[in-house]
Amino acid sequence: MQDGAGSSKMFSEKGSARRKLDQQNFMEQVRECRDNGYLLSSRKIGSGAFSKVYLAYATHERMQHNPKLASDLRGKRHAMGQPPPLRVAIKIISTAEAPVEFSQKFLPREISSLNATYKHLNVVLLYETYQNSQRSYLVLELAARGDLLEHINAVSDHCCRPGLGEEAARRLFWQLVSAVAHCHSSGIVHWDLKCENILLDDQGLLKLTDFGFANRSGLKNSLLSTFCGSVAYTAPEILMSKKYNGEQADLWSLGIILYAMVTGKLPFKDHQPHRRLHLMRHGPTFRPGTSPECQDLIRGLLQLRPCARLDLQQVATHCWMLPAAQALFCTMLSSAPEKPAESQLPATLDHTEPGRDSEPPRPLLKLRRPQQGGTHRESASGLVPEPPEAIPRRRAGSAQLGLRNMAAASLGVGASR
Ligand SMILES: Nc1ncnc2c1ncn2[C@@H]1O[C@H](COP(=O)(O)OP(=O)(O)OP(=O)(O)O)[C@@H](O)[C@H]1O
Repeated sequence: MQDGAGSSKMFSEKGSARRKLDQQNFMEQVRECRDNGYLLSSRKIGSGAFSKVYLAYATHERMQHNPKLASDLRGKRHAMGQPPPLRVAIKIISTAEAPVEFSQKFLPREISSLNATYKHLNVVLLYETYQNSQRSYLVLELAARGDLLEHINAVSDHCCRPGLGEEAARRLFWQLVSAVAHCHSSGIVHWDLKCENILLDDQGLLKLTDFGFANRSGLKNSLLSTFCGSVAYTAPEILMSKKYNGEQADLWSLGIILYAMVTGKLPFKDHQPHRRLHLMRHGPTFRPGTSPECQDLIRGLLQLRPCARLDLQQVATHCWMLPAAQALFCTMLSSAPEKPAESQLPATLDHTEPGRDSEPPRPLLKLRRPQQGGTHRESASGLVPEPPEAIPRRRAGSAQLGLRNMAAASLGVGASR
C-alpha cells in the first residue's frame, strides 16, 4: 500500500511523463507541418473530440505550389489592406487514437463535403490535407473570431439584453442561409447545424464548418435514418426516430439558430426527450419586442411536420429577410468589378482575436465563458452596408418583388469565391 507522499510522487511522475509525451508529440507535429510547408504555432484555437486546431502560417513556397491557398490568401490580404498574414488553421486529428469509425467514416465525409462546397464564401475553405500513420492534417481557412455562440453571448453581455439585434441577426442569418443553400445544391446536407459550428473570420464573415456528420443527400426526397447532430438543434422527426429528409432536418436547425440569435436562448430546452417534444409541439415563445415578421420566419422553420417547413427559397424571400437582400443588391451595384468577392463586404468587426485555448465542453447558450475584448460591439458586427434609404412606399410592392426575385436568384451564387 502506498502512503500519501508515495502516491503523490507517483502522480507527479505520471504527470511529467505525460507532459513530456505531449511535448514530443507536438514537436513531431511541428516537423510534419514544416515538411508540408506550414509553420505550426503553439497557439491552440480549438479542440474537438479527436482533434486539436492550431494557428499556423503558410510558407511562401507552399503558397506558390497551392493555387487554392495562394488565391484565397491574396484575396484576403487585398480585402484587409494589410501586409500578408498568411495565417491558416490546422486541424490535427490523431487517427491512431480515434476510433476506426471516425477515421474511416466521419473524417473522409468531412473532407469530401468540404471539397464539394468550398467555393462558397461562407463555407470554411479546406486548402489541403496531408496524413501519415498517426495523424491527419486539415489545413483550413482561419476564422479567427470564434463561433456564433461566443458572439451571441458577448453581444448579450455587452448590451445587457439577450441576443443580437434583429439587424445583426439578419445579416448573419442571410449568410448562413446562403451557405446552406449552396451545400444543399451541391448535394450535401450538413446534419449538425448549430451555433458552435458557425465561425466568424477577421472580417466578420460567417464561415460554416464541422462537416463531420455531413453526407451526400443523394436522391432528392430520399429518407435517412442515422441520428446525427446535437439534440438542442435536432429536428423532432429525428428525435422520434422516424425516417427523415436531411435537407428538411437542416431547415429545423436553421430555425433554432435564428431563434438563438434573436433571443439569446434555445427554444426547447429540456433534458427529458418527451418534455422536449411537448415543447416543440407547442412551438416557440418569444419575448416582447421580437418583430412579428421574425417570429413568423422562425415559426415557418420550426414546423413539426417537415414538409410544412419553409424551404430555403421561401426563407430567402421572406419579408424579414428582404433588407438583407436589399443591402446585398446595393453592395453589388456599388462595388468595383475587379474587387475580390470578399472585399465587397466591408470589415466591420474590430480585429482583436478572442482567446480560445483548450476549453471545457461547450455550454449551451446562457452559460458564459470568459471573453477577451473584441467581439463585443454589436453595431460593429454589420457585414454588409445598411440599405441607403427606405423603399418609397408607393413603389414598395414592385421593389419588393424585384428584391424577392434577386434574393431567390442570389442564393447559392451570391457569395461564390
Ligand atoms: N477554420 C477554423 N478557424 C478557427 N477556429 C477553428 C477552425 N476550425 C475549427 N476551429 C476551432 O476548433 C474547434 C474544433 O473544431 P471542429 O469543430 O472542426 O472539430 P471537431 O473535432 O469536428 O469537433 P467536435 O468533436 O466538437 O465535432 C471549433 O469549435 C473552433 O473553435
